[in-house]
Amino acid sequence: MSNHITVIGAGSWGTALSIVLADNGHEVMLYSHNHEQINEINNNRTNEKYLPGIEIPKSIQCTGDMGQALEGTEIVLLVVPTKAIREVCKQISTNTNVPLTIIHASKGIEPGSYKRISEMILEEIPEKLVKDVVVLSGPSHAEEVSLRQPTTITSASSNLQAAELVQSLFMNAYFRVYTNPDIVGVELGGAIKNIIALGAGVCHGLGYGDNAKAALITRGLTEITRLGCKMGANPLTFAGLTGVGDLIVTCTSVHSRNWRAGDLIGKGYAIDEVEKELGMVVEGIRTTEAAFHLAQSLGVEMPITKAIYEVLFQGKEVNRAVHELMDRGGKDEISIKDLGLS
Ligand SMILES: NC(=O)C1=CN([C@@H]2O[C@H](COP(=O)(O)OP(=O)(O)OC[C@H]3O[C@@H](n4cnc5c(N)ncnc54)[C@H](OP(=O)(O)O)[C@@H]3O)[C@@H](O)[C@H]2O)C=CC1
Ligand SMILES: O=C(CO)COP(=O)(O)O
Repeated sequence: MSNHITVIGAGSWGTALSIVLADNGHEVMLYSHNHEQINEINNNRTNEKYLPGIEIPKSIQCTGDMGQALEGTEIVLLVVPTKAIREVCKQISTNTNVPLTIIHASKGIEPGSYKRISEMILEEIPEKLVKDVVVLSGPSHAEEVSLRQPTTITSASSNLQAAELVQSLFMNAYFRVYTNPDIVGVELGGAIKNIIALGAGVCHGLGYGDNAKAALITRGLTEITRLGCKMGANPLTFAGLTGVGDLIVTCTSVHSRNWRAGDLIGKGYAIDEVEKELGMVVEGIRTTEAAFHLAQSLGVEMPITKAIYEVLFQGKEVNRAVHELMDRGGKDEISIKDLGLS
């Protein structure tokens, strides 16, 4: 069945997910706040800044008018950086009176409030306008999805029917979607792997090899699991696509903006130069700030996150941060307390 779906955010990921929906026969209305980009998508069928060389299918239309974007739609996909989520939710609230299935594909935690994205959505959009909230997350670089390369991802919602609806909207021969009821675990895994990817990039920038990368991925997974379990997530979620899967794809790929940002930091770039240099959102920076304080407030030990926080926000020299991480006292590798079991 063909649906009318509104996608908010015309960056790399919003455009790539629009292409998946268009390939599945849906009509996509893409919202962008950039007038040049709207013309480029509608007239040239390209989005050169965010997805160079990719042809945008004709069934994707782009608009800068939120009222027009939401006309006749009951399904909205949010794909803007975490810091823009509240603003676009406010715009949605004033431009529709129809209850919506709201899917989000963004990965972050808000500094200050420590809120996950689904929590921000529910705070900003009145209850009567929210039918369901579904998270779409997993190991999925926009660059590869837009080339129709095999990708697996998770659709998470507390309402299984809503997760299955989203699964059916996106599933096709190159895009395989699994459902998961654990919205907390899926959102945390997707957000915090960006911190670990920054660390993997830093190690590469410093000239370290695969041993350091493997250490970060596995010990990063341990601290994500520790935090997640404290927050009520299912530990098995972190062994899945949105845990270890997204860690692998982000910590080992030059497509990752977080990895590339870390690489530049390891090579000596100043933090504020890095996002400018990449020209796209590096979610891990703000999420490091949020996760560091969240972990402290919950009494959860997250040594890698702490080290990256000290480098990003307290000016600690990267070599010293690595030395301090390696020089901690010895401990057991596996602790059942990490899984919320005592
Ligand atoms: N890229 C990827 O492969 C993946 C990304 N994600 C996640 O998706 C989210 C978006 O990432 P991505 O698309 O890559 O980021 P990009 O930096 O590629 O693009 C972000 C887009 O959001 C737009 N935007 C920013 N603020 C607003 C606003 N207030 N209203 C409307 N549009 C806005 C930007 O517009 P402009 O630049 O014109 O201001 C830009 O088009 C992030 O949370 C990311 O972690 C998840 C999985 C894969
Ligand atoms: O989340 C991603 C892949 O799953 C993309 O990561 P980056 O934001 O680091 O590019």
